[in-house]
Amino acid sequence: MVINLSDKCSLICDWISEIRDVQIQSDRMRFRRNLERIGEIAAYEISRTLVYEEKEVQTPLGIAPSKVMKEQPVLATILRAGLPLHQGLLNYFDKADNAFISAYRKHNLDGSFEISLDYISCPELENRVVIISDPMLATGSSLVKTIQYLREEGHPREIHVVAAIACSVGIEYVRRSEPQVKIWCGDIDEELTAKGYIVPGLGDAGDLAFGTKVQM
Ligand SMILES: O=P(O)(O)OC[C@H]1O[C@H](OP(=O)(O)OP(=O)(O)O)[C@H](O)[C@@H]1O
Ligand SMILES: O=c1cc[nH]c(=O)[nH]1
Ligand SMILES: [Mg+2]
Repeated sequence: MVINLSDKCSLICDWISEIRDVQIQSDRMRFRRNLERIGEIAAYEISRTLVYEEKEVQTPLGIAPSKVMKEQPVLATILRAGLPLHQGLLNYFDKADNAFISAYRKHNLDGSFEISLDYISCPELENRVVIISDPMLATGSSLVKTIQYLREEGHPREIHVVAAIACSVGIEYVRRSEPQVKIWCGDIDEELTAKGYIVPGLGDAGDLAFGTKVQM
């Protein structure tokens, strides 16, 4: 299942427009905060699909029948560009457990790249709802590698992916490899360059959020 959060106009369209805009995206704090806000909206939308249980709450004046989330999700993010989006999800799912995965593109001299999966910190995943955040879903290879790893570590019951901008090529790859996964994206672009950049996309999300990195 793929949900494009821009299909119905809302504030998220403004924020997607700002993170794409070359003038506005150079304000690093605003770029990170916009990703965070997109994460907050995605958290709210995902929360509408989760399981709730009844609870009686003592107020100063009586007992209020309430509904509360039955279980906490695991919020997983792909370093480093995923951090602001992850923070947005965590702002709303504030009691969640968290996982951090360093899946990044290791570039070869000929311009090709492989996904390197190094550092991983992960809670128990058995029968849990996992929400993976990464602002850019380009070829989908970082995501598929991450999901395969998480499935080896445990047996999550449900996996959601949150991306600010997803490319239809990458979406198809994820759907073919992991048909059960639900993809929530801020917008969908059609084109991918030979180097795996989304067009029109927004550029390099990690660099825009945290600064240019040297290739190791
Ligand atoms: O769908 P894919 O083709 O796998 O590409 C998407 C990945 O590329 C970016 O990370 P990058 O390797 O630039 O690392 P960074 O977060 O350190 O910038 C992005 O944040 C995704 O993780
Ligand atoms: O367009 C892209 C593709 C991958 N990673 C990015 O940051 N941007
Ligand atoms: Mg990057």
